[in-house]
Amino acid sequence: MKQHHVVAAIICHKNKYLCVQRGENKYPYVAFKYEFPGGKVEPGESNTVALRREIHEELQMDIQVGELFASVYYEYPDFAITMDSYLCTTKSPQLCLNEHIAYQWLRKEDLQTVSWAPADIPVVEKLMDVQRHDIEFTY
Ligand SMILES: Nc1nc2c([nH]c(=O)n2[C@H]2C[C@H](O)[C@@H](COP(=O)(O)OP(=O)(O)OP(=O)(O)O)O2)c(=O)[nH]1
Repeated sequence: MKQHHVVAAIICHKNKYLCVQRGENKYPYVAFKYEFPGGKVEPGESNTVALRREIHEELQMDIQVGELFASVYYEYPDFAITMDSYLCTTKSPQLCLNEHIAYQWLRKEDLQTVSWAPADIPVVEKLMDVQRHDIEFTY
């Protein structure tokens, strides 16, 4: 099965997370699903360089790439991905949708109001879990 190495940016701005929606796709299981922006790492590229390049191409946005948050391996019917997701920030939330059909800035507790690509579900659950721990530690 074809394997892809994908990087994804979990971009946080003012306590909201950028979620972007894919359009029509030859693979129905990812069509119109929400995902974290990013894409395939090219040969010889580091994860950070690939992520900044993809976010420029897709959103015309500058990001600061922070720590690795989660690595997920997921087998779709036609290919498999290893997806490394990074916690990122941006100084400006302005963006231009070059490849996606919609976007939403969502609070952690609202992340499950959209339909995610299957590979992203464990990442979203982990993000929401971090929120619960934050609350436990704060109060
Ligand atoms: N960027 C991104 N891709 C994801 C996520 N979740 C997920 O399953 N994927 C899948 C969808 C794609 O098949 C693959 C990423 O490839 P890509 O964004 O370069 O897009 P693509 O295959 O549609 O496009 P192409 O470059 O082959 O033309 O990983 C996610 O959160 N972000």
